[in-house]
Amino acid sequence: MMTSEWLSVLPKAELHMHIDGSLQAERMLQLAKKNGIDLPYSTVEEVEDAYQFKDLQSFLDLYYLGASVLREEDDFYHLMMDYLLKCREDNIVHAEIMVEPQTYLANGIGFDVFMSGFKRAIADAKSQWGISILLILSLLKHTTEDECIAVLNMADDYSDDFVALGMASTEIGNPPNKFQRLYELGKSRGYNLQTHSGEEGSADLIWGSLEAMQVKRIDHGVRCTDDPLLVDHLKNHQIPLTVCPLSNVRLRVFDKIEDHNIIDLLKKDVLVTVNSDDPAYFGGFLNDNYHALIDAFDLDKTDVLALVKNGFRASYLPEDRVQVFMDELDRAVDG
Ligand SMILES: Nc1ncnc2[nH]cnc12
Ligand SMILES: [Zn+2]
Repeated sequence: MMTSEWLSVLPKAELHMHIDGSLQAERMLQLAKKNGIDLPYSTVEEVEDAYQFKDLQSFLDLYYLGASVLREEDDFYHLMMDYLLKCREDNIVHAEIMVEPQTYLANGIGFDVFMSGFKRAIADAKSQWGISILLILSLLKHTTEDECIAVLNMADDYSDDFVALGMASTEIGNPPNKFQRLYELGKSRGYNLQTHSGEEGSADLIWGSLEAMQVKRIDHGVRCTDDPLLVDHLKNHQIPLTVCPLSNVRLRVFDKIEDHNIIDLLKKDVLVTVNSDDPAYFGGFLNDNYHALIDAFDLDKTDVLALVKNGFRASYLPEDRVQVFMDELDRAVDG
């Protein structure tokens, strides 16, 4: 039987985590009080009771409400530091974290405020225990392409801080061709390109994301199994899917973890990775997602190791840095 200690010893990467999705109930209530923001809950239990979602949209409504408590530089520092401390606990040595400026800009908070809070926390974590962090500029599909382009332009002052351009939020009703120009601009700026796709939406939307948005990495993508030709394409081109098992169950993409298709995809040599998405909302950080899969599918160490290795292979790290982490992983397994 595989122990929690064995999983903890493995250095891991996390590639799909929205920083606002790591806002834990206690921190949310503390910041709401400090900043004078009215929330419909006053205890941790009330917050957690509210987290019963019937679909993606019912979650997004609470997710944006939660993020509205973030106002000052220090708030962003604490949000990031809380997550980085969880990384240390879960032995995440490399994380690619989604930042969604539009959520903050809507509350009148500028890039200078949230970016300096985030960067200060990352610098502290790097100097205190050492961790590798990349940030992803994540724009929101429910907004217009012009709004997204305006934010892409604002991010020019921070282009060294963002490794990729991505999109999240409501995919149904906001198809890939809506954002073709945005992605052409993102590509010309030198960003890696990714997007949420095929979470609730059909395999057609994944094809559209690959073609109209020219993305090289897909967040979720689990609906690909509706189209065997698409699964072949993802496998042949080794296009990574950043999969979030507990999220998919909580947002009713799958009824239960045993119905999840990540292990089928792994066995078909699709480059699938394990991630937490919005860990504070979905009842688990990265190791909890691995444990849920281990229990449901009775995974052995070889399967788990394959998933962990995929996390580094699918990252935006340069090849030599990936190799350093692979060597570290091999030493952890042997030791
Ligand atoms: N799972 C998810 N799907 C789409 N947008 C999101 N924003 C945060 N989490 C998300
Ligand atoms: Zn997501």
